[in-house]
Amino acid sequence: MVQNLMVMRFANTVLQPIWNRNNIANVVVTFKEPFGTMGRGGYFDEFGIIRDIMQNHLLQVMCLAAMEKPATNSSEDIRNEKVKVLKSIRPIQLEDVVLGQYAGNPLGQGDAKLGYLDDETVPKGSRTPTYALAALYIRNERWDGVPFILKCGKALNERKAEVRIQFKDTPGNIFGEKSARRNELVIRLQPNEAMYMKLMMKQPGMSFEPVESELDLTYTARYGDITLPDAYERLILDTLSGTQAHFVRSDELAEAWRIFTPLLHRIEGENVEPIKYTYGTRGPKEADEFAAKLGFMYSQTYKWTPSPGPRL
Ligand SMILES: NC(=O)C1=CN([C@@H]2O[C@H](COP(=O)(O)OP(=O)(O)OC[C@H]3O[C@@H](n4cnc5c(N)ncnc54)[C@H](OP(=O)(O)O)[C@@H]3O)[C@@H](O)[C@H]2O)C=CC1
Ligand SMILES: O=C1O[C@H](COP(=O)(O)O)[C@@H](O)[C@H](O)[C@H]1O
Repeated sequence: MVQNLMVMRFANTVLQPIWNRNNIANVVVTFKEPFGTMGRGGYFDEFGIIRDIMQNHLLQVMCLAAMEKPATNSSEDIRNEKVKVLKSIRPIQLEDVVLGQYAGNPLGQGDAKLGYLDDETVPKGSRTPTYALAALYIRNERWDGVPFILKCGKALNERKAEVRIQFKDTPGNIFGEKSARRNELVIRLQPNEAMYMKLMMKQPGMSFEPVESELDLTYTARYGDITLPDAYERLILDTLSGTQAHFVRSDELAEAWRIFTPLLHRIEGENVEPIKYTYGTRGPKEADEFAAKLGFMYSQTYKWTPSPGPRL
């Protein structure tokens, strides 16, 4: 599905003209896990969520969403474009980040009762973040001013990895406040791979009311009898066949660390205290507040109903 980001962007004409700062308000790349460190905290504590997920997994996905069309689809050309994106990002400031650490939920079941600090392998009083949201800006002609919001965390409410592209408000809205909902293109990497475009549509029937709806490509519905390889299966196959597109090149790695290292040094040097969030929630409310300040809009009104299939 990650590879599909490239095919979708560069093998179609419809997206290319709108894939820029004129039309896109923000891009959110999310990775959420519904479990904590599960006894692996001693290892995790040396790194924290930024090194574990954000600096590598999320940054890679962000590059694929943001890069220019490569000259060819060879590994080298793709990696050249990813490096160009990274070179256009300044090091992240502490002010551009919200950090969290999960606490146990006394009403939860099993592991959910345990906070990060209850993991016996975690040093007492550790301030290692298990949740982070960061805003990155790509200073190039296509993206200048568009926040790329990377967020990831452990012990959250669900398992999910997705890219969410939120488009700007419709100018000159003639349908009233209820129609003032942002179009979004969501590429869900896991679980249940899907791609859906949230659009305003006329309420079916006699009403002329706009309602939130979607163009939906759910992989299992569209390609039901196909086995979708697990991400690691793909990587192992790439290793065996010597395909390097999904592996980080050394200059890419150096750029990624250039962006994150000053932030990591500040967090650790100043012993920054992460905000507590309860196991099984969406993370600190401060993260939502910060995303809202960056221009991310959450309508609370979108309801999805899986298609019951055609009635013939
Ligand atoms: N083909 C399919 O399978 C489809 C499935 N659906 C499903 O429908 C459901 C709703 O769709 P979805 O696109 O997620 O739409 P929503 O309107 O629920 O928007 C979700 C987005 O808003 C954020 N958010 C959630 N709660 C808050 C809050 N209280 N404050 C601020 N931000 C918030 C989420 O962040 P965060 O990610 O951090 O929680 C996420 O970025 C999902 O479960 C989705 O999987 C929808 C369309 C197609
Ligand atoms: O690299 C890592 O990834 C896993 C999540 O990978 P997934 O493919 O199982 O979703 C994460 O749990 C781990 O902390 C991190 O080191």
